[in-house]
Amino acid sequence: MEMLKVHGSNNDFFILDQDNLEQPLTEAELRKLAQKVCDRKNGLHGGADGILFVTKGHNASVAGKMRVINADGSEASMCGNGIRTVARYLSEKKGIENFKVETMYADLAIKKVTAFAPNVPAFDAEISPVSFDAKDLLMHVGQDKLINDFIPTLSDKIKFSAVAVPNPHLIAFVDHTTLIGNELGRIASYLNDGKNSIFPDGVNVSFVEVLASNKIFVRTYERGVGYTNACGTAMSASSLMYVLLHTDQTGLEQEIQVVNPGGMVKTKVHQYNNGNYWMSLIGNATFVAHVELVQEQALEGIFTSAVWKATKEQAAYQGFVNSIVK
Ligand SMILES: N[C@@H](CCC[C@H](N)C(=O)O)C(=O)O
Repeated sequence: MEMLKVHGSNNDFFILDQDNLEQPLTEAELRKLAQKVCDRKNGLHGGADGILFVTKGHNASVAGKMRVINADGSEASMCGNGIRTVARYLSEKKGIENFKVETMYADLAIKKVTAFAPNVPAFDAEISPVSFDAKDLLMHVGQDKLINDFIPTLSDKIKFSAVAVPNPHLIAFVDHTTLIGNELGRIASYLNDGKNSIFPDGVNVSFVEVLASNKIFVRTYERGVGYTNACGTAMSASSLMYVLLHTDQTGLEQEIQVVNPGGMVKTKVHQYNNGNYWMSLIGNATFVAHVELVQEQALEGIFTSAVWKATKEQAAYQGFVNSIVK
């Protein structure tokens, strides 16, 4: 079995093209493989935040389909950093630069764009559909929407906004001390304990600091993962809330620089005539290594015979990160 180790803003994944397997993995195997491979301690080469499974799409209008299985085996409806790496994989496999990728709820538009730096290829991915409805977020806060408001059981100091893009996100604009402190971990681990009544299915939680006009820093604790270097859908959701809540600094169609612990992406917030929003997420799609492994062993968490062939792209990416001022 062959996999690719990839990342977007150092949010790292393995890509497995199911169409290359003699037999596609069963649902139970997909989830077990993600848990084994992604384990940060005992997984494959330091693990990952998830596996991106690629298959044929539902028809010829899409280049392929992406399914996102988090490190804990749960499934996410979307992955913003992941879709750029899947886009690059499909772009190179099929020799195309403008196409669509099927995801759980939508076929999303992809464009290859100018590289961020030599050997740091970049892609622009559509992030949608967007919803603020509590029912789409599987959120129970006693109201239909939550926009810059308190959830008293979580904190009497931090205001949250909830938005599905379409995976669920809870966003709070905070000061620098709060951004780097322990509140994010405390609140997010509680909301992802599988027992709480506010988000029984969990939620991705992000703290956002405004650095300058059209420049924000986003730190995210992900559902099914924990702290991550970056979360593409969280950065898109944060950009949307930035546009809606900080009208003095930014607006629709403006390029926003989103810095994260793993690097930087650019976003733009758009609005359709019907009022619905969507975002462009532009960032790197880095291939770190090609991996060959024995399927039966991988499913048991045995990686001793895995063959890891690193590309030179990580050094190029690191050089790019060092060159940007945080
Ligand atoms: N890192 C991803 C989001 C992955 C899914 C998330 N953990 C969830 O369960 O919703 C991204 O870049 O968007």
